[in-house]
Amino acid sequence: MSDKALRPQMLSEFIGQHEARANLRVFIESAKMRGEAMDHTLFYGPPGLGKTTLAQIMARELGVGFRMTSGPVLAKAGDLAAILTNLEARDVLFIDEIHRLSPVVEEVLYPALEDFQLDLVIGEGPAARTVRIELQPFTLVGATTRLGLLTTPLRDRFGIPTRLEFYTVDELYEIVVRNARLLGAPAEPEGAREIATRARGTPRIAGRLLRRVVDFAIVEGDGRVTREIADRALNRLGVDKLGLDGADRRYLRLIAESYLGGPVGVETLSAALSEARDAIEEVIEPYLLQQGLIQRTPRGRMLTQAAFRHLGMEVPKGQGDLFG
Ligand SMILES: Nc1ncnc2c1ncn2[C@@H]1O[C@H](COP(=O)(O)OP(=O)(O)OP(=O)(O)O)[C@@H](O)[C@H]1O
Repeated sequence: MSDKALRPQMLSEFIGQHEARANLRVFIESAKMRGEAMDHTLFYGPPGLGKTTLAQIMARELGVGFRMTSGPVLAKAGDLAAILTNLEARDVLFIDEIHRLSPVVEEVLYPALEDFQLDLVIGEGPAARTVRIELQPFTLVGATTRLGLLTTPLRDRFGIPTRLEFYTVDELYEIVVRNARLLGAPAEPEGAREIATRARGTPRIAGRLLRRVVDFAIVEGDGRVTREIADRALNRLGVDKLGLDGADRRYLRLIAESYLGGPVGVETLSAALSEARDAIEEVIEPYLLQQGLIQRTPRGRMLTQAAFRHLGMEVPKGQGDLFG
């Protein structure tokens, strides 16, 4: 069964993100009662928290069409114009990685968002002229892992900016139980809880870990997802008790061993780990920050005492004073 089949279809099936969900419910209802396109909405937060899923749910709840594209795919103004002119009234257009839109495409987007108009330049040189095309009113749903990389004018055009948070273990537990049921995999509560605890606060990771644990349960157990099978499978996959994987631990160990706990700049870490800076900032660091394992300071990243303890290392002398 694909991930698509596991996606919740309606707001009521979506687990967690209570605040975002409660607000969206109001804005969706209001748009429906007014018979207008819902205001443009921006979802931001780490990958795998359900931005795409929520955008699809919005379209379904509004009873309108859903079109999906992404910032890097829209290379030319014409690419965006082709999509916008094909939208029907009140449709949802989802643009993933919206921080990666090119400046020319962004320019075309502004009047489309504000007045549902397109100003296109046709031809070149002295013969060039601008034509104005009226669009159907639509809802743009943007998604980004990097709010800070959005230009201010673009950011300001979203009436509903919504931050998605990491999920609690209880919420992830519910998601694992739901997915196990949909996959037809018998999961014991203790087995599901083990996966939820080690899913890095992220439903997408919970889903992936569940599938791998089911593989182990089938081949090495009696098919049931028990706590023992889950623990053994997750250890074999290199996922530790906090849910950190190999890349997370390499990051922490580098700061601990080579920089005595920091501070160290992200560029230095990127070079030493051979990881793109974006991947470090978007994927690795948010969860470590949320877990209180690192701190971001003006001089760079620093490990906390909890991180040293988690690595089973002594806190270097002097560090204790810093962290209290
Ligand atoms: N809040 C949720 N409640 C129930 N199931 C969820 C929830 N979020 C995600 N899922 C499940 O997790 C799977 C993976 O989610 P997925 O990674 O596709 O989210 P996403 O919307 O693509 O994330 P993003 O766009 O933020 O990167 C979904 O197919 C679904 O099974």
